[in-house]
Amino acid sequence: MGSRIQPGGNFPGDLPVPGIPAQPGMTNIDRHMPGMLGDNCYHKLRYYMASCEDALLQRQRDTRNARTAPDIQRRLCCSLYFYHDCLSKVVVQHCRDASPMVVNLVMPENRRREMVINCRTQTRDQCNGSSHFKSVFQVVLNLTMVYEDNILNDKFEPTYLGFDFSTQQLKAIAINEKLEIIHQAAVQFDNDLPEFRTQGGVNKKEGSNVVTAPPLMWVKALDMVLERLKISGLDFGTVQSISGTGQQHGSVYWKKGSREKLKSLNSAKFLHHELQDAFTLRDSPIWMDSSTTEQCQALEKALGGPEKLATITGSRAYERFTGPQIAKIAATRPEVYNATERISLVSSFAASLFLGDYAPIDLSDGSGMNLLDIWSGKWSQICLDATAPGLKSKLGDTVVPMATVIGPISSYYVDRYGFSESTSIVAFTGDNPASLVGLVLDEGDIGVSLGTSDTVFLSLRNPTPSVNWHILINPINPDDHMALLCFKNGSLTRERIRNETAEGSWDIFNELIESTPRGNFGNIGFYFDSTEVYPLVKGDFRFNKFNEKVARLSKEVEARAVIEGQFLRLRLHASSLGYTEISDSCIKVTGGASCNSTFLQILSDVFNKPVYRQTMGNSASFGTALMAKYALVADKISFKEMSSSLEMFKLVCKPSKDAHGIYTPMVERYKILEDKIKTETETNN
Ligand SMILES: Nc1ncnc2c1ncn2[C@@H]1O[C@H](COP(=O)(O)OP(=O)(O)O)[C@@H](O)[C@H]1O
Ligand SMILES: O=C(CO)[C@@H](O)[C@H](O)COP(=O)(O)O
Repeated sequence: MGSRIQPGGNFPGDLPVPGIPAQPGMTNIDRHMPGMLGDNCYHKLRYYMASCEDALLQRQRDTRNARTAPDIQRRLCCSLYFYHDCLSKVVVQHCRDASPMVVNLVMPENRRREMVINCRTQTRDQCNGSSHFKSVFQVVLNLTMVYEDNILNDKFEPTYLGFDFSTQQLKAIAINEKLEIIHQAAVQFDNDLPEFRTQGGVNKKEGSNVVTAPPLMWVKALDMVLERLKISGLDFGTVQSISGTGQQHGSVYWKKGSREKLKSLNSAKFLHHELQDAFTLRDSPIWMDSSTTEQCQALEKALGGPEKLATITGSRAYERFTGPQIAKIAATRPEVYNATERISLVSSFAASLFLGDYAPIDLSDGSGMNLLDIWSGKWSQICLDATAPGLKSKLGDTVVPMATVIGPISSYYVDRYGFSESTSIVAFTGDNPASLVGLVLDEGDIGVSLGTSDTVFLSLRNPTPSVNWHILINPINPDDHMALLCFKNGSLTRERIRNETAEGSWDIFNELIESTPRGNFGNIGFYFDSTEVYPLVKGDFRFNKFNEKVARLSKEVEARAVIEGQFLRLRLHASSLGYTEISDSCIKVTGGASCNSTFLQILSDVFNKPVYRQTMGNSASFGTALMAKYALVADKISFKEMSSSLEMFKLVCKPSKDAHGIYTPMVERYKILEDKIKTETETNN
């Protein structure tokens, strides 16, 4: 078989197609991606592809037996689909790094054209009823059309990419010059990467407060999301800059030697193959972890108390903050700490993957570590010393503002995906600062994110540090600040109560809620699946209108109680940030649960404010796509000027007339009950 293909000779697949001149031996790999697969793989491919061609020819000959023109058409298309199927197998077998994109590039150009022109209406399913392959073949058509549109016709539209490495998924958004979203893709960790056995994107250690996620899962998700973006039609060659965000506080531990590895990534291999040995900790501690109470107490003591620590770093010590997490590893696993060359936040870890080098931590995400002086924008030596030995060199000396170009993209992405060498990487930040950017918050507006966590945030000019909330450096203007409140038990708790009361359906859950009145007959519920950030309590607590504990509530009342309880908590604690009912500000809402209008009506009623929803999808990834663009023009225009053309909010709810009368007294009751639960828990411990 091998003798049939001579080096430089004709490729047997290049049969004449009516109306299209044959281009012997010419695949897109030859033309556009020389060396993409590596020489060995490429030569083996050309050798074995001959048998696919044989099968195709045989199938094409068999079409003679067809009786009608549509049947001939169907068979011809099916033969091409099977040909593609065969190529996929060869690529998988001989190249290891197989993907629909590679297969499509391997396919001779005349065959691809044949498929595009003749098989637009003929799906793979019509060949053998298998839906498994449908997406693959749609992909081929998609890619080919993109190729036809963008490469052959030479259209060029600059794009900017934003990635959100959040708790449950990796999301990506591409915007154009007009800041319109033109492509989106996502990888859900539980469903798309089941081999990591996460639930809600995390692993919880039974019987403890330890919560982790494997960094290799995030790396593999990046491999996948890039493929999905490609499939969605994004031409990576148009990307001018990339930024991104990560769930806050989580930390990644790079093994000694990983910097060299990052600098010399082999573009013929998947990133997750390349980085499988790059980490000293296989499981990274993340923001849901609350196993570091001891380290928090030690840090506050070393600094002279929680207020003193909050005055320097913007927050008292919190279990999920990176400083206490590092302190725990240094104390309990010194061998891991000593073998670690660099500690990244999830955000700077993700930026490092694109940069091909260790990326600096940015000022806003760095403010969530209990290690950064939020006034000078530099590491606080006293905090570093109280945390772990030699920490500064492991974190990297410099901390940068978000709108900073930190370098060009690694050649890995140029060679593997066709990014331009001049694509800039812009510092990545935390998901909440990025949401502040993506929501383009006006002075006084309140941002609410209903994601895995529930958070409230706002921009602040002259903040006063407090032990009750977090102050972070503002991602848009590093001279300003932002305030943040975070509650751990958000969407996953809502999902649990939905599953218990409404057969796992949001529609039924909403119907249950709507069958009960505002104020829920005076019942109030607290639902803490994991130990909450404040109060440090776990468990369910239900109270009737007399503030008496009750064991259970009816399904309808329970459904409303979880949502009202969560939003009362947000309002109570937001009032310490300066929220008042009187101002004419509004709430801008984002996060996965913000699509639920029943929830948003309750949010609007509890806060007695109009609620606007972001229409640009996920605000964190959108915010970083904006930052990716802004970093390239920041010396010419302000962020406000750049984003002034955006019309991205829709008024979804106005407060009901009776909302103030119902919820203002209820917030007061919520506070009394929260204090009661807190005191009881402390007494019992
Ligand atoms: N229709 C809906 N109603 C309420 N919640 C929803 C709905 N659709 C999705 N969600 C919630 O959105 C959550 C994911 O939110 P998201 O902001 O994407 O999470 P993260 O960014 O933390 O990974 C899911 O856990 C789910 O409970
Ligand atoms: O810990 C915090 C903020 O302090 C969380 O808000 C994390 O940043 C995770 O965010 P989501 O995945 O819920 O968006």
